[in-house]
This record gives sequence, structure tokens and C-alpha cells, in this order.
Amino acid sequence: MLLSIEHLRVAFTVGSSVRQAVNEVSLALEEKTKTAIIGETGCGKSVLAMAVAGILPDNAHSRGSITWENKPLSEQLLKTIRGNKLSLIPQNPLGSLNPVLTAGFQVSEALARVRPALNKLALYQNTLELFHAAGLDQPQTVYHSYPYQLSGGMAQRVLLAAAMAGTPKLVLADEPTKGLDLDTRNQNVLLLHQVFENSALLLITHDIEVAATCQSLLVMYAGEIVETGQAEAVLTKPLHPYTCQLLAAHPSQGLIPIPGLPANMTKLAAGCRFADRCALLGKLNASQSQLCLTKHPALNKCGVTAAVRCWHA
Ligand SMILES: Nc1ncnc2c1ncn2[C@@H]1O[C@H](COP(=O)(O)OP(=O)(O)OP(=O)(O)O)[C@@H](O)[C@H]1O
Ligand code: NI
Repeated sequence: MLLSIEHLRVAFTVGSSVRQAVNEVSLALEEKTKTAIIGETGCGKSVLAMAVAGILPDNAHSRGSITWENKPLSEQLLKTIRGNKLSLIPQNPLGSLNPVLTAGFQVSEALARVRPALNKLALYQNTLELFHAAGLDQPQTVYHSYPYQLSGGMAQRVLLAAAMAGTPKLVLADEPTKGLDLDTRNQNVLLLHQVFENSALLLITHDIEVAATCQSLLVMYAGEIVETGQAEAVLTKPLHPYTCQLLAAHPSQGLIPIPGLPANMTKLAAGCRFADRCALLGKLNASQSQLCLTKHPALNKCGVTAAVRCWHA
């Protein structure tokens, strides 16, 4: 197993309150597999990726275990694999690039870390090759550009090039198509799959069509995995009411908004965290809905790869 996460919990201390971000998340990724994560804003997708990459901020507390190739993913191990065997393509590409350094300098620095033997000229040439491989037509111009001079799509490709500096076994790509027009989105997703064909990919997205390019899908709500399975099965025959409502809210499927607001992560409900917004709840009898409101459902297996966290799905 390449990566195994068991019972991961991440909470943040904000002033005097504690905000849960990831709750009891367990998942396993085999080499070369492609997995997408979908879920509304604030459900814990990025925090999960940050926990794996070992870059949680100081006010975060985490519990649970993460193993990499069956060894505990310690700080020490993270230092040797991050940027090399494990790459993160962060959310908000323009914000994650340093505004006062050129794109080329930043990617060549990433390259220098994994290939310290390269001299200055070789670093320059290899960086241009990475830009070219990441689909940037004018590598030299991009090399000398500052982030503000790049479009969103170009900045994404610069981050893609940085992730390609190593030979990642796992790529964590956090919303790599956010804000891109349809054509650029399609090109970038294709490129991501081509470039990292031999890597495992954990792809965080709000875009259902992007999620559909992966084999497996995880649906998160309020820090938890509420449904998982083969992407095609989950997207065509969703089981959890949240997945059904999330898909129905998508522009291609009717734009029916989910009522209410995402869960309040400082005051989580005792029962099902989605109960207050669930379309199924109103169709249940009193004792069935009482169960939803009072008891927290577990993520129950249904089939070989599928699992769903709902009392009545
Ligand atoms: N540094 C932080 N301090 C306090 N709370 C945080 C911090 N970072 C994230 N959170 C909280 O953790 C929860 C999960 O956030 P996260 O960024 O993982 O959401 P997300 O699913 O990636 O959302 P989006 O789709 O908007 O990127 C949210 O409630 C968020 O407010
Ligand atoms: Ni995020």
C-alpha cells in the first residue's frame, strides 16, 4: 500500500474554540491509482491534503495514523519524500507562488532540492524542459515572469512543473482547475493525468466532470467521508442523500441548491451531520428520522469498494 490513513482527525484552535476540520478519515491509496475528493467548501478537503503533506499550520492538532509504504509517515520521512516522492499542487496557484520571485527561479529551486548535483546551467535547462512538459508554450518567457504576469491556467502549469521536478509516487492536487475556462480546464486535467500516469493522484475538486476522470471518488461532508466508491458508480448512482443533492446542485444537473449552510464545525450535531439539510429526512417516519437526528452513522460498506454513511441509504 502506498498511503494509508487511519482515523485521522484534525482540529484547529481558534481563540477559545475548537474547530473540527477532519473527522475519523480512513483511506488507502494503492500505487498509480487516481482518486478524487469532492464536497462543499469547508468540508476538510485541503486540510486532509495538508495533513498528508505534513504542512498543517501551528494551530492544528492531529490524531490518527498515516503510513507511507507501510512505514509511519514521520517528520523525518516527510523531509525525504516531500517535493520528491510526494508532491503537493496547492490550492490557489497565484497565492502559493512567491510574488517577488520569478516562476523559473521558484521551479529551479524545487528542482535543485531533488537534484542537488545539477549546476546552474543544467538547472535552467531542466526547468525549461519541465515548463515545456507542463504544456507551457513559451518556457523562456514563463521562466522570467513574475506570478502577477501569469494567467491562472499558466500559474497552474507552473505548479505542475514544480510537482514534476521530483518523481512523485503520490501527487496531491488541490483544485487544479479552479477558475479556469472550460478548454483550459480540460487541457490541464488531461495533462495532469498524462504527466502523472505512473503516480497515484489524489485530486481535490468541486467539478464533477473533473472528478469523473478518476477511478475512485470520496465524498466529504463536515470533515467526514460520507460516501466512497468507483467514481462512475457514485456519480451515476449516488447513495448518500448528500451526494445526490450535491450532484443535483451542479450546473449540468439542474442547479438545485442544497438548502441551509454547511455544518458548523465548532458545534457539530450529535446525529448525522447532514440531517438538517437532508432531503430524505422529510420522507422518513418519525422513528427513522429520530435515528438520524440522535445517532451518528458509521461509514458502512456496501459492495466491494463502496461505502456510505447514512442510516437509510
Ligand atoms: N488555519 C486554519 N485555522 C482555523 N481553521 C481552519 C484553518 N484552515 C482551515 N480551517 C478550517 O478547517 C475546515 C476545513 O477547511 P478546508 O480548507 O480543508 O476546506 P475545503 O474542503 O478545502 O474547502 P474549499 O473547497 O473552500 O477549499 C474549515 O472549517 C476551515 O475554516
Ligand atoms: Ni480547499
